[in-house]
Parts: sequence; C-alpha cells; structure tokens
Amino acid sequence: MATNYATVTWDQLHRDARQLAEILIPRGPFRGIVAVTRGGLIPAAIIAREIDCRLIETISVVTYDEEEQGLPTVLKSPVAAGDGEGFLIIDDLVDSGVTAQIVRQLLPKALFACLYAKPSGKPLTDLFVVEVPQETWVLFPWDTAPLFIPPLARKGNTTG
Ligand SMILES: O=P(O)(O)OC[C@H]1O[C@H](OP(=O)(O)OP(=O)(O)O)[C@H](O)[C@@H]1O
Ligand SMILES: Nc1nc2[nH]cnc2c(=O)[nH]1
Ligand SMILES: [Mg+2]
Repeated sequence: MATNYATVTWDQLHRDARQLAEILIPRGPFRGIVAVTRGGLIPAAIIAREIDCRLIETISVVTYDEEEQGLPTVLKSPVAAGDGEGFLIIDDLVDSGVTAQIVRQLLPKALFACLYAKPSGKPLTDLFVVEVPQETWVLFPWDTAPLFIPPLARKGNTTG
C-alpha cells in the first residue's frame, strides 16, 4: 500500500505529455505508436498529435486491481507493430517495471517512453519526464474527482 499520493491534474498531464513529445521528436520519425492500455491511451493520444503520428496500435496488460499488484496478463497483443521496429511504446508510468518488461519482450525493437517513473521501473524505460518516489501512488486525472471539503475552522465542529 502507498504511504502517500501525488495528484496529477489534466493540465499537468498535458504539459508532461508535451514535454515527452519534445524529447521524442529527435528520436523519430516513428512508424507508429503502441499505447499500453489503459493508462497509456491518453498520453499516447497527446503525443501522437504532437509528433504527427496517425498509426496507433494497443497492447493490453492487466497487472493491478485497485492498488494491489497481481500476476500480469496480456489481454491483447500489438500485432500491427511486429517486433516493434520503428514503433514507439507509450505508457503513463513505470512502477515495479513488470508491465514494461512484458511489453518490451513482445516488442524488442521499439522505444519505450512514459511520463512518470518510480526507481524500480526506471531501468525499464528508455525515456520519462518526472521521477516519483517508490512509495508514492500517482493519482491520474481519470482516477479522481473534485470533492467538497468543509472549511478548516469547522473541522471537528459538529454543531456548525
Ligand atoms: O511498472 P508496473 O508495476 O507494472 O506498473 C505500471 C503499470 O500499472 C498501471 O497499469 P494497470 O495495470 O493498473 O492497468 P491500467 O493501465 O489499465 O489502469 C500503469 O498504467 C502501468 O501500465
Ligand atoms: N494510478 C496508478 N496506477 C499504478 N500502477 C502502478 N503504480 C501506479 C501508480 O502509482 N498509480
Ligand atoms: Mg497501465
């Protein structure tokens, strides 16, 4: 279980994805992108727009249920990407690196990039934008919703 949380807003995610695209342009051009569903879908869409790439394939790997890590299962293979030559793999983050390891085994010639990297997963990604502590759970904009909280002055005041 994570000991703390880092909330990423839509704006921040968009800025980080654009920054990754900027780093990726000199590494291209790419024949296509493989988005690691589901978390990689939105970063991949933003990056595809910035690097002007229209061919998007997906790979589906399920590893986590809520915050619990389980055995990874490949639900969909990225058949259109062959051995990955000329392709760019995009995910939202690497944590333990297990998902990235599986994806890389299936696409050994592709470049792997993600927005956020925790120390254990860092060696498994070719490029990333922001490092996050291992014990921090990243809350993506699609994981969260704005919520009313009472003013501090009323905290613990059951009458007001
Ligand atoms: O480095 P790891 O420890 O493998 O963790 C990273 C993976 O975990 C999350 O996906 P998740 O399995 O939760 O599925 P989702 O993308 O469909 O939400 C995240 O989107 C990465 O793909
Ligand atoms: N949302 C989210 N999914 C994850 N999967 C593995 N690590 C994380 C994390 O920090 N945040
Ligand atoms: Mg994922």
